[in-house]
Amino acid sequence: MPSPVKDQEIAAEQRYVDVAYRRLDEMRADAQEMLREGFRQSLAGTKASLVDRDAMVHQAALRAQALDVADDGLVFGRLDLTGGEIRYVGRIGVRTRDHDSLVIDWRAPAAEAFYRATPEDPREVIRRRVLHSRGHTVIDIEDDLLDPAAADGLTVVGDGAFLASLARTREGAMRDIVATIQREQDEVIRAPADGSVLVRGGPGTGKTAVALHRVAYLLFRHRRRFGGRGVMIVGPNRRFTSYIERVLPSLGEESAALRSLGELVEGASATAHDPPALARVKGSGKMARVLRRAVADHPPGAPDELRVVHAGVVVRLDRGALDRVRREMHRRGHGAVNAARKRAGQALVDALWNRFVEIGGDENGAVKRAEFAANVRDQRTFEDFLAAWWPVRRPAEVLRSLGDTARLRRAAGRDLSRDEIDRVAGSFRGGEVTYLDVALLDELDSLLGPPPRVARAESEDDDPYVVDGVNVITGEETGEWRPGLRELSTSIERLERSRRVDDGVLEERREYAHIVVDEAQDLAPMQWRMLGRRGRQATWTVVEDPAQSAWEDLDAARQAMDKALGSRRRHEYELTTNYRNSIEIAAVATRVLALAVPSARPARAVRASGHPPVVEVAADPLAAARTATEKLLSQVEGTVGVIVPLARDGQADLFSGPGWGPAERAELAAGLPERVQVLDVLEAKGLEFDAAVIVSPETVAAQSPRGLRVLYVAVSRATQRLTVVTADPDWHTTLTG
Ligand SMILES: Nc1ncnc2c1ncn2[C@@H]1O[C@H](COP(=O)(O)OP(=O)(O)OP(=O)(O)O)[C@@H](O)[C@H]1O
Repeated sequence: MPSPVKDQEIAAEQRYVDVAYRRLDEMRADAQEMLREGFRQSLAGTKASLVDRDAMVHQAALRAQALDVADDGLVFGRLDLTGGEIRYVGRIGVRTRDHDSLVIDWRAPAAEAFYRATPEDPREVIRRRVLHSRGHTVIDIEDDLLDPAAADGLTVVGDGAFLASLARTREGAMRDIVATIQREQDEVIRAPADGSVLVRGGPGTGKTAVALHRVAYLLFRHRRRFGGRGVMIVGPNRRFTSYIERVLPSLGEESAALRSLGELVEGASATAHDPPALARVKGSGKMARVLRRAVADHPPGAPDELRVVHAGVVVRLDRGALDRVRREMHRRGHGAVNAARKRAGQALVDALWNRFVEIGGDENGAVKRAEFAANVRDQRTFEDFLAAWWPVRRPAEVLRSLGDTARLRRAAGRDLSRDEIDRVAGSFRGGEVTYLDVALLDELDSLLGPPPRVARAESEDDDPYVVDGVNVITGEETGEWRPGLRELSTSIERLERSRRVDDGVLEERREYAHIVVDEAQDLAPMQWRMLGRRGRQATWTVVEDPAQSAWEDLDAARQAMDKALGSRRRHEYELTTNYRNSIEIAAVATRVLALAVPSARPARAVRASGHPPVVEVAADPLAAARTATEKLLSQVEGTVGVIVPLARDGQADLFSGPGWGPAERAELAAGLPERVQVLDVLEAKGLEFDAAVIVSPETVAAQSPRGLRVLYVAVSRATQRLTVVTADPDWHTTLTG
């Protein structure tokens, strides 16, 4: 219903918003001018100006970027406070040339009341107004009256547009929620920065959204501490990271590193999950001991005998003697196997000397030990032997070598059973790198350490601190500067380049000031160890839903998490409202939850769609899924997820029906538009679709000991419509009640 009062209010807000946009344009012009000034200074070419230029260019570029991002929906809130003060809240802070506030940044303390005020605790807010805009145009407003007694003369308009905004069509990527952050979410976002934050909540309660907004908040309030790539966000897989990757840039933050658990190690990229039974072994903490023993073992192809000649005497160390030297080396040195070759050489010389004395080579005490050592070291055979006996080892090569069952058995000690050894060794012989392999590679990397440094000739290209012939730290001139030859590059870029290791591979920065872990309930102990190494001094934001965990031994994972997070203060929160699922879909998810985790409390869904989920019983699940997908495509405008069981490699005898490998998935997707995604239950973690088809819940539930929890993840992905296709009539009853 058009309402003249509301139209007048919208027109008034539009006038204010127009003023803010005019000022934003001026601020952008200023930022561009600053950039130009940075370039001009670079032409002046004095030493001091180079440093100034770097700082100026960097700041101006960041500023220009933030101002651009804020352009869409710049102002989204207004507070009318007791005492007559009016505050506008928006994506960034905007001030007039005289420094009067036009818009307050949503992350600033003065904006907190916008998210926290309630009728019970109004915090001096009489009226809270949400402005809905498209581009620069205000299209709707929505008011909340928090203190009716003080509302004299204030107009109040609104028709529940907030709930409607939650039902918007999904475009396949997550969006920011700055305009509609809820109080319990805001408490997490603005939690103190002094410790770690642990957030629990059911599906769709905004855990991911909140974690990302917390990053934006921390970078805004504590840029010095967390800025400069000091924040890493870790998600379960690449599909998930690409789903959330637009949120931070839309908040003006490009500086956090976003990684999936499969790509934390340089040079390795996971493409597969281990089957559940194997994952339990490969992810468990005992693998740390196994790998420690593996790197201490005789490397494949290493020689079994060392012979040197001194003063006409042949001195020999056999395999037993060599193994003793190796064991002693590993007993003493930790975390730097590759760097220890020199010390290993020393230990061998010592052992050779002892042997020399033992066999009577030094009959009359005339041979000097130092002479002996120098002579042995000079012998080419010794250097060749050392290189082969203590080779520089790479994590991937060590892991592959454990595909040899006998070798893995030696490393396993009593930690793995015979059957586990066979299966784990088999997995290392397979071609694909799995998510857990990445954690094992990282463990190996930390045991092996970098190869010994090769001395390199110093040149400007190698020194990140040298910009155009001047060391930006010391001011020292290191060479001739030829202006114009080199394009503008900042010392930030030079520092990036400094992360090169000797073989020319860009090395990932290993330590962060803050680490965000999403879907943390699924992390295995070995993965926590991998993350812990990247955040030894870090504070953390960890979000999880234990009821969605596919991991069997949650206690062991918990201990590994505690170790990674360290002894810092912890702030714990729970999110209780489900913003994703319609009430109808949430009811189905709640039924699965009651089976999976009877003691769990479901989150409260708030939005009815009027579309009850459909459960179809069909003998041919593939054909039925295809038909259901086509139907959903005609019912929703946005994304449709078709969620199938895990591929059934090696379990052919356990389940009847299709194997859900690449062939079946391709058949399901053939000829359908891009807004349809076919994915397995593990890939579906954390994602969201307008509509979802869940295929064969009976298979998903039976595929692993935690199958029901995995099914719970699957049925909680859709916002509007859900269809379940099953061959088992009992599941119809289970899901529909
Ligand atoms: N305050 C809010 N306003 C508008 N939308 C919201 C709000 N909070 C969450 N949402 C939306 O609800 C959906 C679910 O959020 P999110 O994916 O963060 O939940 P989650 O708790 O991480 O879910 P899961 O455990 O299933 O991964 C997203 O589309 C998100 O944008």
